[in-house]
Formats: sequence, C-alpha cells, structure tokens
Amino acid sequence: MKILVTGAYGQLGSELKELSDKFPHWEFFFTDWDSLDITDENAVNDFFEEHKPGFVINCAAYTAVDKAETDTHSALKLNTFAPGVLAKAAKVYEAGFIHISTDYVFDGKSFNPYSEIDTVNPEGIYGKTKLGGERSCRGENKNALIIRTSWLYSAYGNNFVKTMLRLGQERDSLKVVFDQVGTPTYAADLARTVLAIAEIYDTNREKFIPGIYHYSNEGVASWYDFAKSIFEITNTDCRVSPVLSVEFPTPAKRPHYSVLDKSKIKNTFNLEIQYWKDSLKICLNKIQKNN
Ligand SMILES: NC(=O)C1=CN([C@@H]2O[C@H](COP(=O)(O)OP(=O)(O)OC[C@H]3O[C@@H](n4cnc5c(N)ncnc54)[C@H](OP(=O)(O)O)[C@@H]3O)[C@@H](O)[C@H]2O)C=CC1
Ligand SMILES: Cc1cn([C@H]2C[C@H](O)[C@@H](COP(=O)(O)OP(=O)(O)O[C@H]3O[C@@H](C)C(=O)[C@@H](O)[C@H]3O)O2)c(=O)[nH]c1=O
Repeated sequence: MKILVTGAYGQLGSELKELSDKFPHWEFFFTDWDSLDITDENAVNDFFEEHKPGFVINCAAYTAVDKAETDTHSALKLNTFAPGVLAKAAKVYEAGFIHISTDYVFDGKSFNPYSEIDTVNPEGIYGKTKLGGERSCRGENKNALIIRTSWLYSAYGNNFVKTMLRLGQERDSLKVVFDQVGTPTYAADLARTVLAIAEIYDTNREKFIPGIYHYSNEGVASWYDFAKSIFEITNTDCRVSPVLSVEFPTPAKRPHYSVLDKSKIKNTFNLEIQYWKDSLKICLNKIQKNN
C-alpha cells in the first residue's frame, strides 16, 4: 500500500515517520507544505494523479490556537477547506482516508467524558475551523475516518511539554491553569494507533469502519497537573502554582473540560491505551536523551 502523510514535519507526522521503518511492506510519501501544500487543490490532485496513494493520513493543520483568533482566514483554509480537498481526492482515487481532529470542538460544559455523539460547540476559531474540517471530510467522503484527539505532545515539534521544559529552565516559578481538564496524549501512541487502523484497512477492509472516533491516553489531568508531572519526572526545580483561567488570560477561550471517552475506538479496533503519565515518562526520557 502507498501511504501519503501530509503535514509530516509536525508532531504526529514525525512520529509516523519514525514508526514507518516497522512497516517495510508499505511505501510512504511524507510531505509537508513545501512539497505538498494541501490548501492548493491543483497540487493535491496532481499528487494523487502522479502517485496514486492507497491510503492518506492528514496530519497537516493550523494548530496555533491563540493566533487563529486573528489569523482566521489561514486557519479556515488549512483546517476546514483543505481536509475536504484531500477527502475528495481520496474518494476519487479510492484511497482510505484518516483525518485528525480535536477535543476543542467541545465547549467543555460537560462533567462526563465526551463521546462521539455528544453535541459539539467550539468556542474558539481553532475549534470552529477544525469542526468545519470534520464536516467537509464527511461531506466529501463518507468513508473518511476521523480521530479526535487531545493535548498532543512529542519529542518533535512544539507542544506544552517542551514549553514547560523551557520555562522551567528560565524561571523559578510558573502559574498554570487548573480549571481546564483533559487528557495529554503522546503523539507516538496516536501514531501507532493510526498505523494499526491503516493495517486493518490494508488486510481486513470490512473492519475499517468509517466515522468519528475519540483517542487520547488514559486518565485525566488539568494543565497544572500536567506541568507538575513534567517537573517531577525531570527533577526540575520550578515552583508551579495553580491558577484559574481568568488569572491566565489568553486570546482564545479553551474548554474547561474536554476528556474524551475512548470506548468506541478501543472496542472497534481492539486497542489498549497507556495511562498518560506512563507515556509522559517515555517521552521525557527520549527528550532528555536527545539533549
Ligand atoms: N497539537 C495538539 O495539541 C493537538 C493536535 N490535534 C490535531 O492533530 C493533528 C496533528 O497535530 P500536530 O502534529 O500537533 O500538528 P503540528 O502543528 O505539529 O503539525 C502540522 C504540520 O502541518 C504543516 N502545514 C502547515 N501548513 C500546511 C499546508 N498548507 N500544507 C501541508 N502542511 C502544512 C505544518 O508546517 P509548519 O509548522 O511549517 O506550519 C506542520 O508541519 C492536527 O490535525 C491537529 O489539529 C488535535 C488535538 C491536539
Ligand atoms: C505556557 C502556559 C500555558 N498555560 C495555559 C494556557 C492554556 O490554557 C493551557 C494550554 O496551553 P497551550 O497554549 O500550550 O496549549 P493549547 O495550544 O491550548 O493546546 C491545544 O492545542 C490544540 C492544537 C489542540 O487541539 C488541543 O487539544 C490542545 O492540545 O495552559 C498556563 O496556565 N501557564 C503557562 O505558563
């Protein structure tokens, strides 16, 4: 199977690239905006015509949550319009298609983990444009499989873990919000899951059931808990104080609660998922080894 990975220099794309050695029976095309700008419909169609991928994993996105509040047009183009273009091309060329979405499609007013059938109501531009992307994928291609995930981090790219490690070196103390609760997700775990689903598509197609799925690591944390764990595991001497979101104002409003219920993905694809802190230790170990 030929697999096209878009946005491949990002966190998830880089983890997929690292894992791809374990799948020598597949030919991967790792592309980013410089080699395949997914907002350029002609470029996407030319790519499909030339390479005819049998499976597509869209990791490209506009992920700067605060910047999206003012750079709305770019976020809309990349998060809403472009996924629809890819989904359409995948349909025309009869390729399997996985798109990634976010917990920020929810408004966070629930007290129970969100399931795939719960009402979406994003509050920020990033979440709104990602929801638009889900809709354009499903509108263009009824066989699209969409995975909503949350709080991604990795040794690659930009993320909260790396921000905390940097700030922990620069400052004696930090304030971190404790009234936003969700689940951190190690992008390497998500990458393994995505390729496990691609394997099902390749070998057992009737078990590839399209639709929306939720995936994160197991457990629950606030950003404060997440920061505390990062510093504890790395023995970083930086005091973390819990603050309310109103005490740490940001341009974009984020959900107060965005824990995802993962029952559907676990049952459908027979998956086991790691506890977030166990995965965090693995990632921090890797980051420390790299330095
Ligand atoms: N990060 C997170 O916490 C979460 C992410 N998600 C979703 O998971 C997916 C993967 O996220 P993540 O790996 O963190 O994303 P990243 O921001 O790390 O990677 C996205 C990649 O897309 C690239 N890109 C930008 N514009 C284009 C373009 N026009 N054409 C092709 N590629 C482009 C970016 O390049 P450049 O950096 O140069 O702009 C970057 O390499 C996304 O759909 C995201 O919305 C869901 C929940 C949490
Ligand atoms: C750096 C910092 C952030 N915060 C707060 C701000 C925010 O409410 C929260 C998270 O910060 P960040 O801005 O790093 O994370 P954010 O960009 O909101 O992360 C989100 O990214 C997108 C792409 C997603 O899809 C989401 O699942 C989620 O991972 O922590 C503090 O309280 N103290 C701090 O020192």
